[in-house]
Amino acid sequence: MQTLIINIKQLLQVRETSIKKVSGVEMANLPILENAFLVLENDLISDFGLMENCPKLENATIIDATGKIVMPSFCDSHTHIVYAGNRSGEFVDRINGLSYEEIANRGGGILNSAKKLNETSEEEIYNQSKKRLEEVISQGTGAVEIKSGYGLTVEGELKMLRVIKKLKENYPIAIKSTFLGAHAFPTEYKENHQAYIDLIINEMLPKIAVENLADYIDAFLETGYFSVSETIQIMEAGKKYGLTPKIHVNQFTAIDGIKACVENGALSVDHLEIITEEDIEVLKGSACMPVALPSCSYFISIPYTPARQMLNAGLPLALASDFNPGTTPSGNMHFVVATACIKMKMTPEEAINAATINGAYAMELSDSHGSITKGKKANLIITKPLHSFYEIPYCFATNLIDSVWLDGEIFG
Ligand SMILES: N=CN[C@@H](CCC(=O)O)C(=O)O
Ligand SMILES: [Zn+2]
Repeated sequence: MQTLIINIKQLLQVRETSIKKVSGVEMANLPILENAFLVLENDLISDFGLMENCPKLENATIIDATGKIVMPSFCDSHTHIVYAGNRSGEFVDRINGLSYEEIANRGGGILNSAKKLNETSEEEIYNQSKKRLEEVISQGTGAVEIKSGYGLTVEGELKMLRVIKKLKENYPIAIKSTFLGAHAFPTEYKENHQAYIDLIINEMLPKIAVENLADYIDAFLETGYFSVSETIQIMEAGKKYGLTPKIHVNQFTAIDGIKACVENGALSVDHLEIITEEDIEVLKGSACMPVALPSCSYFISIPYTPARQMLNAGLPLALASDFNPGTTPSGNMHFVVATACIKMKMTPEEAINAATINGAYAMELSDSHGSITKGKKANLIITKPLHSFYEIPYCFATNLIDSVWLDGEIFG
């Protein structure tokens, strides 16, 4: 099957040769073709160029994109889409003055979601989660990472990971699965952290490996959650099963966690709302992708990841949604890009690089996703008519999407 998209006003993120990621000043460069065509061959991008060189393809389906912008789908490298119920009650508690920490200390937060998840059947969790996955696809996401971490029991964690596996099987979107058993300590292990860590290492990980349920391992490295040494144990254990670390770190406090993540070969470090000069030094020259989650900062009113400071230091940066029931009940990557521009002072070029090619890198998908490159997946967003792509972050709350494409076909 061949599709020819013609008269594209702006074709964004055009890369002749595949790149892995962009860093520092390179992030200000978003390669664009004005008045372009794009050819899709089955599930892949096969050609692109200026309209003056547009080929005549007798058998192709023609899509006229006059006035519209075409870009690669968003690559959302950090979500918790699989969960049960919601935490709208805690949302109102926060409006009434409680902090995220105070709610967690009262047994709310992650433990609240864990209780709901363990009381809900696998089928029901799948049905709730697939609606969220369909929603983010319709909002332009074309590759996504999904974490466990609301089970916190052997059965609960396996249940979540099996739901992720089923989503992988049933949807034409690239999904990476991350085991986050180390998301919080269940109440019964509050005074005996090592026993829970042993449960993760000796019972959860071997079972996950047998069923091949995870690509990565994660932990919530944070004051009051997993300490640096506890997270090191988790990372080392995961690596024995081939699971590369992708770690929640520096959300509320900086406790030298980033150094441990880099030393343990983490693919990404995520959150980074609080970051020190030393942390930035450690990231320089490493292969670890820093990931910012601005919708989380927005929703729970915490600082934004200091993008400018990090880009000025030459670091790359990816943007992801953090879709979860507690701190970010949204997976809308358009809002993420807009918020990065408005609140983190990223330029539209930087934000789109961060939400496409760098997001792909943080899921080891840059060879197949994240740019308009021949041979990459035909996963695209076609916008409604716009004057320029600057309107993508500018119109932060307007649905600008005309159609989304996965594997060369319109989704939905
Ligand atoms: N911070 C840790 N984990 C999630 C929130 C989890 C929750 O509150 O349910 C996050 O990335 O923000
Ligand atoms: Zn998260």
